[in-house]
Amino acid sequence: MASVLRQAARLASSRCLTQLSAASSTSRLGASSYNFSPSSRNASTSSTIKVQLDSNTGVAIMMFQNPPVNSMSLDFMTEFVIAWDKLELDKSCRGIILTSALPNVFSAGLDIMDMYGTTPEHRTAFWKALQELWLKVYGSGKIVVAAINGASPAGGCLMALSCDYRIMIDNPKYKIGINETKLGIVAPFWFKDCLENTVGYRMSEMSVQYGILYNSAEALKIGLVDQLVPEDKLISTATETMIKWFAIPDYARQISKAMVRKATMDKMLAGREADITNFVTFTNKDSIQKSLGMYMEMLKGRKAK
Ligand SMILES: CCCCC/C=C/C(=O)SCCNC(=O)CCNC(=O)[C@H](O)C(C)(C)COP(=O)(O)OP(=O)(O)OC[C@H]1O[C@@H](n2cnc3c(N)ncnc32)[C@H](O)[C@@H]1OP(=O)(O)O
Repeated sequence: MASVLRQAARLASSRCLTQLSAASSTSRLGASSYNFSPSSRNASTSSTIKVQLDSNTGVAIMMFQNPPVNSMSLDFMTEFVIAWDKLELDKSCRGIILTSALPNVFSAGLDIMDMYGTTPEHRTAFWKALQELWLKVYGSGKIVVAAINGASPAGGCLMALSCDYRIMIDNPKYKIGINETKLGIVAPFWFKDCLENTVGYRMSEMSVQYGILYNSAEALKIGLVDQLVPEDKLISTATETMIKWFAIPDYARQISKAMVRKATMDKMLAGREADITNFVTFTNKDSIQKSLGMYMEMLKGRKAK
């Protein structure tokens, strides 16, 4: 319990004191096309991460803008963490909405080109950056809502699973899931843990083995996402949801969040070094490099057709 309280105290240090006016904020931030309110300011310093922070409401919208598919490259994840740290320190920010600035894709997951044909040193830095990103988002004291506006496979799904609430566009063409086995690779234990914590043991057992990508209705049915909305209501619903969460006193919510997530975070932290070694050793294998290469060819070939 003492360590939960310590973790919560750390999380609480990031909370902000913004008082929220729900009525005014929903009317101002209800735009689907990122129609930002006058009190919203651009808080971006990065080319691939766009941040719009409304200091009246305390809601920040963090948009991924890494064309063509928001793949999570080393550069992207480094920029993500810099932008994230800035928001964590900003007392006027109470909650963060994660979404994509690109059409049809939330995130294509890890950048395969960072794993394929790269040096062990590069892959070590790449995996460390992913661990860092996950620890920040999953362990955040802020309220984090995923506004999933397109495909969200593998690492993209992990990003969504690390949030407190997931809202997805109601469209069967958008798929989400932990599909790594379909690529001939294996998701690490903490991807699986996040999935299991969300959809339960049996569903994750099936899901990770088959590498299932669920369409939006299926994702809602198994609890992988919490809510479906029409495309033009995505950001307004995410903002309204955030405002409902703001009604809960931060300190109590943060202690509760830390308590629920502690075991998963501690497990990852304890296995962090081994997890890096596993990843680098695994991706050194000729068979895995071959699988990654074939998958990239398949993606490019599909496009050519
Ligand atoms: C080894 C242990 C690691 C375990 C953990 C691994 C986690 C991961 O996240 S692995 C990555 C898993 N990701 C996927 O399986 C998604 C693959 N991509 C897609 O399914 C689709 O691209 C899409 C649904 C996300 C978008 O489809 P669409 O809009 O039709 O775009 P294209 O397929 O034409 O792709 C455009 C462009 O982007 C390249 N690309 C796509 N995904 C990735 C990626 N994850 N990494 C790097 N590059 C990617 C694709 O090859 C195209 O490139 P160009 O042909 O050069 O334009």
